[in-house]
Amino acid sequence: MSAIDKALIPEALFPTIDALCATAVKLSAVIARGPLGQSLGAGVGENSDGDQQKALDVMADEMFEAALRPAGVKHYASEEQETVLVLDEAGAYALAIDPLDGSSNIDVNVTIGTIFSVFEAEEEAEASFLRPASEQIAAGYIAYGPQTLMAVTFGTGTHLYVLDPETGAFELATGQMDLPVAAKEFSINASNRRHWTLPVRAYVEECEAGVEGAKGKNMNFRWVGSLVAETHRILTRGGTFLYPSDARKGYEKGRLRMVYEVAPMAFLVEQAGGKATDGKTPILELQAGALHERCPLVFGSAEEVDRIAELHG
Ligand SMILES: O=P(O)(O)OC[C@H]1O[C@](O)(COP(=O)(O)O)[C@@H](O)[C@@H]1O
Ligand SMILES: [Mg+2]
Ligand SMILES: [Mg+2]
Repeated sequence: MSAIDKALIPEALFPTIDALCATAVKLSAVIARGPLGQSLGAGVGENSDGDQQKALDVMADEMFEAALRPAGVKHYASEEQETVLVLDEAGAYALAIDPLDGSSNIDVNVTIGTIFSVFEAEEEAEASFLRPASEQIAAGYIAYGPQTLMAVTFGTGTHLYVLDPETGAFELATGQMDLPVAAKEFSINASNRRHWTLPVRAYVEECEAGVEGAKGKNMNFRWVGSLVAETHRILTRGGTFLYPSDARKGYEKGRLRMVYEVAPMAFLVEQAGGKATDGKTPILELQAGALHERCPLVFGSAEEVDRIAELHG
């Protein structure tokens, strides 16, 4: 039995998407057991980027790698692996993955996720991923929250599937997600305020000024600490998200990784009618110079992203 309704999925990509969804069904069951199972949030090492790896980061990576091996994937690039793995020389696709996003939320029962991006595979492993984000042929995230769900794009809109506990499969819920043009909420890690650049500071001050300020409307603030949860909220009811570069050492390009966080979210957001930039340039025009390279990310409602770009001059 398939793990996802075939509707809207290009035939050639179906085995890959089905393998991702079958793994998400299993992962969702592990996550749902939480503290009844093994400790998912325990530290087990460091990844190539120096981030602490938790047990669930490693488990999720192993599960996706194993499931994707017989599913048409030639090159596999993961947040948890230093280099690109060759899964199947004959595979047509290159798949980049953040197997478990939002890992600081694992132990506190707050939404976490998986993010993926798909390209046609090139001959050489890294070349499959170090190319313009506009060359992605699919991208998506799976959110493990009150519902387990997947937002996915194949370049013709962003579609929403929900894991139906009754059928055990992802069922199509919304054929075309529509990100509102105007926003009432903004998201940024405000604890970094003292490190921000002037344009970021100016934007946040405009939001905080509310109805008395230039915006002429009140804005609410949200910060979950899970990019997947934040993106899902914004795709659903609008808003803006910023993880900009700041003055901290190591944050010259923000925190999020281009290949398996920034590029796929940008593709999903643009296909839903929103915008995604590094502050100035559309993310889809950019490309990573190294597999784990970071990239500042600003996305959300078109009006707000345009205003942020204006402030960046
Ligand atoms: O620690 P901060 O500044 O709140 O950063 C939160 C961001 O870091 C991330 O957790 C990074 O992802 P990982 O959990 O995959 O490393 C994003 O999901 C989130 O947007
Ligand atoms: Mg992540
Ligand atoms: Mg991760």
